[in-house]
Amino acid sequence: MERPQGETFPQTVYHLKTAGGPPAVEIKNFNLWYGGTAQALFDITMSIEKGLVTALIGPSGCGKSTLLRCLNRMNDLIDGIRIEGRISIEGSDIYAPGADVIAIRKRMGMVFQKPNPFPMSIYENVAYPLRVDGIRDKALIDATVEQSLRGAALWEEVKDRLNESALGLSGGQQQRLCIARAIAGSPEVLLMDEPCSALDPIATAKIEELIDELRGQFTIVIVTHNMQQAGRVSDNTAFMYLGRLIEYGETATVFTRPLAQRTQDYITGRFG
Ligand SMILES: Nc1ncnc2c1ncn2[C@@H]1O[C@H](COP(=O)(O)OP(=O)(O)OP(=O)(O)O)[C@@H](O)[C@H]1O
Repeated sequence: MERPQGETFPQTVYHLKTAGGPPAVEIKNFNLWYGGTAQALFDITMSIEKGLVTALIGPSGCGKSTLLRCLNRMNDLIDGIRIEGRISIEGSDIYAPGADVIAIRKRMGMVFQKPNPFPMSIYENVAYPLRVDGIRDKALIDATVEQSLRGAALWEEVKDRLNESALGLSGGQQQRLCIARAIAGSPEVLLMDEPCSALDPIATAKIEELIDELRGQFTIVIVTHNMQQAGRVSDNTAFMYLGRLIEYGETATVFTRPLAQRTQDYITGRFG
């Protein structure tokens, strides 16, 4: 990552809204390198509050997606990656030797930029995490599919066509289906990487409403380019710049009275 000459990085400024209990995720002194020398994350320390929505914002290439992908060890799939530091979910270190990566990914549901329904029916998409778990009980699967589709605000639109291909849904419906599939696996945390970037404004508004409805039931971490969206949906916002966590605090404060000069410069459009 390029670092402008002479640039210095003061300590992260914190002013979090806390949820009261222990955090869902704790990240401590976390560093990541792609391929030996290209450091993408620098000494990130932050806690993600349980049941709240946390937004990761910052200019392109600042490490938002990299950090998000560390939370379910998706970066493990990239050759030559090296990490230092610790990430724990509900107290257990997900990078500890012998940690069960499949179990970790189940605890951290993921929704990607582009909706990625499987080429199967609407019903089977949502039933998928249960089938992978070896669940055969039809009544239980039916109930979970309905509950998850209701949870993702899609049930009314698809209840009469559950056996039709998911690929026939609109982009916004497909994204809500992917959220239903993620919910059906009963994750503790939902990770969303720019979930609205491929959607039109109406579909985007529906996903934002949905995030609001899911608040409290799940801990949500959302990467977004869209500052208005971060302002609308999140409780806490983490502003990242060149792989550093510059400011992490209550969203309303980050957007109206940020405590770090660099955050101020970014939200007022001085760079980005
Ligand atoms: N697979 C990879 N291999 C090597 N370098 C990578 C890889 N993925 C990301 N990077 C680098 O890591 C840095 C952070 O990238 P990342 O995608 O996490 O940023 P971002 O803030 O999510 O950007 P954007 O908003 O553009 O998606 C960038 O310099 C990027 O080039």
